[in-house]
Amino acid sequence: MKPAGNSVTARDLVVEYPTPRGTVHALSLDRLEVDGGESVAIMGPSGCGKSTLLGLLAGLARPTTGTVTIGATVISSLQEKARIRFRRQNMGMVYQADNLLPHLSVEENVGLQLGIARRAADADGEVEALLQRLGLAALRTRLPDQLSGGQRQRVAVARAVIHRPAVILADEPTGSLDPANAERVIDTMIDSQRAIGATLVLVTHDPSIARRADRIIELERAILTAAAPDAVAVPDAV
Ligand SMILES: Nc1ncnc2c1ncn2[C@@H]1O[C@H](COP(=O)(O)OP(=O)(O)OP(=O)(O)O)[C@@H](O)[C@H]1O
Repeated sequence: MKPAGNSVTARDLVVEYPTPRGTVHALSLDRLEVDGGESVAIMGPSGCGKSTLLGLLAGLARPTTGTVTIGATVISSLQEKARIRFRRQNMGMVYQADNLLPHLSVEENVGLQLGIARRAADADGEVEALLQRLGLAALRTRLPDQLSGGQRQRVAVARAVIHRPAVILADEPTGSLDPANAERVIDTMIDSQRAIGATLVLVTHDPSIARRADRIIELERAILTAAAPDAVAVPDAV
């Protein structure tokens, strides 16, 4: 299924940070195109700009130059308030750390996301149904510190998809898990992505996780600092 409205496109992206030692070129990327409903894994050496790219796709930051478009919305042109609103309603994010709120139960952590996305009608029913589907219902009243690392990360996936986002962005979601738990988390993520027809962009260092996506994109090192002029920038990463 390729629903309209949730394609991810980036063009001519450059991210630079001024630092006391000179300008850091964090990312240089000519073109990225992900179809609506597609899953893509982004791989590449440490420091090549994978997290920076994900932050731009999420609308957490704007590029120094270039554009990011989600569906029909050029999010890189939105002012901060509009970007935050767009992100809350349309994006689901998963990080290496689960970032669950420690004083809230599993169902409260997941339910909170619905409220934030302002789609709170029948929140309890929606949360319950999702936890059932993901095999997490028995854990719904537990606090995060009463869960294993793998369980916490599956709850983080539930929280990322409960509001049926157009796009799921995941930054090393299995990075702190053993292979068996990593497998369960990626299963949960890809099952959920397909169930809601979302687009998935996943950053990982793990080839076996990357292979679960429809397509793998290798991002090459694109860093050039004034302090290290011998470092070579390699654009045209995709
Ligand atoms: N706020 C910042 N100020 C200066 N440099 C930054 C900033 N944020 C990131 N960088 C630099 O930009 C480059 C890209 O960082 P990024 O975190 O995107 O890489 P990555 O590919 O995700 O790395 P890793 O695989 O190690 O997580 C790095 O060299 C990093 O040091």
